[in-house]
Amino acid sequence: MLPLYLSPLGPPPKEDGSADLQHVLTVASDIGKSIENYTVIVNKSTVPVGTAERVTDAITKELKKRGVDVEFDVVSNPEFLKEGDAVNDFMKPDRIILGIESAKAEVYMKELYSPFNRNHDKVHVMGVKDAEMTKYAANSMLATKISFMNEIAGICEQLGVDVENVRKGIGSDTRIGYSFIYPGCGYGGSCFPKDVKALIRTSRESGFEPLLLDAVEERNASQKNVLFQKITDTYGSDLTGRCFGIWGLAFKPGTDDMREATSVVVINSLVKAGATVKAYDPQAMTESLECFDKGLFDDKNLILAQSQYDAVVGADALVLITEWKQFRQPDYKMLHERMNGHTIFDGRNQYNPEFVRGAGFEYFGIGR
Ligand SMILES: NC(=O)c1ccc[n+]([C@@H]2O[C@H](COP(=O)([O-])OP(=O)(O)OC[C@H]3O[C@@H](n4cnc5c(N)ncnc54)[C@H](O)[C@@H]3O)[C@@H](O)[C@H]2O)c1
Ligand SMILES: O=c1ccn([C@@H]2O[C@H](COP(=O)(O)OP(=O)(O)O[C@H]3O[C@H](CO)[C@@H](O)[C@H](O)[C@H]3O)[C@@H](O)[C@H]2O)c(=O)[nH]1
Repeated sequence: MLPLYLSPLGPPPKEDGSADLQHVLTVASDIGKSIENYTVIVNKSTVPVGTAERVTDAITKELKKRGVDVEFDVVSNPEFLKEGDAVNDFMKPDRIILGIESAKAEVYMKELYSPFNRNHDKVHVMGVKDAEMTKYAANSMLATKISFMNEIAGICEQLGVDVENVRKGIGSDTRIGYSFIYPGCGYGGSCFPKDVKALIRTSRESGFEPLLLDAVEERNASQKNVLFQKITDTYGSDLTGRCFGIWGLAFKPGTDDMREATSVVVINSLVKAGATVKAYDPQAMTESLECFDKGLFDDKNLILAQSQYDAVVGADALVLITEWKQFRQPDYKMLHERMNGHTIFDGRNQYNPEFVRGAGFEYFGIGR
């Protein structure tokens, strides 16, 4: 048996954006209290640069208290899986990052990953701090691509350009690529928002001003308001008596996770402006009960619909927030019959504007 201890804890973000390492350090202390023989402590969490050193200190402290001298190594092995595709990402990783300072630990880690590393060598061995930083840099790079495209979308909209054509046009350049350049109503989830904020914090603490990362974060916060902005531009700021059907609550398709989901921002803004909201999501209905003030449900300002078509009954407009496959090709005739007004706000550019307009709807996308 390999002498490994894998830690996939979720250090929650503190109010200032930094990662709260309390749980990670508690677990480190627990390990220090219990290990008897050589152990490799593998950190799979996304944690700030320098955490492995703090984990080492916490374990050493406990070993000293016990008066024992047990050999151990701390390895940084960040996880790159995506929600909704986790098993596939884990079984077929693009790369395996190993932040290791000891040859002994490297042998064990390579053995651990050997079943996932047969086709070609995907292992990159580097310093522990380098590995910790690699995870933040990867997520921040992806978030930057999205915020960049959302910024381009905003400019396109002003100029009467269709950002979807621009997306395909630039994606075909292999240096840019097609992935993570879909404009939309903002990125959410448990990783990008938290990790960009944490890297901003780390950077500032280190004395380096993170100008670009600040902008990535600011663009995303603003992007989550774009749909509400388009709605109030259409109906005015007082939405009393208006009803909106929302398709999609999860932060992305394929999960019921609503952490940092754009739906929460949009729905709270709509209700605050006086509107009633009917929402439907294929997986996140139960989760959504925890994500809004109970009063919204009690006062029937927010109603959870039985189906995607129930959500639009009597609605002034349909607002698409999460691009689940089942929302891709709606029955426009049924929508037309059930809705009160005939407008679609497409937060993920899922629909062909000409087709939607041809079906008798007013269409608003992102950057087109
Ligand atoms: N969610 C993802 O897709 C994903 C992908 C890659 C990396 N990560 C990183 O992995 C880490 C975990 O993320 P998550 O989304 O799974 O978080 P999560 O909050 O869903 O899960 C964290 C788990 O840790 C447990 N835990 C907390 N304190 C503990 C303690 N003291 N002892 C034992 N268990 C404890 C919690 O009960 C929970 O089950 C984070 O650092 C995150 O950035 C997440
Ligand atoms: O072109 C794009 C791609 C994604 N998104 C949004 O970006 C967010 C994140 O999407 P995704 O990356 O698919 O989800 P996560 O499960 O959060 O995965 C990210 O975060 C994980 C946790 O760190 C990493 O392990 C993964 O590699 C990284 O992709 C979602 O709100 C998407 O809607 C866009 O707006 N446009």
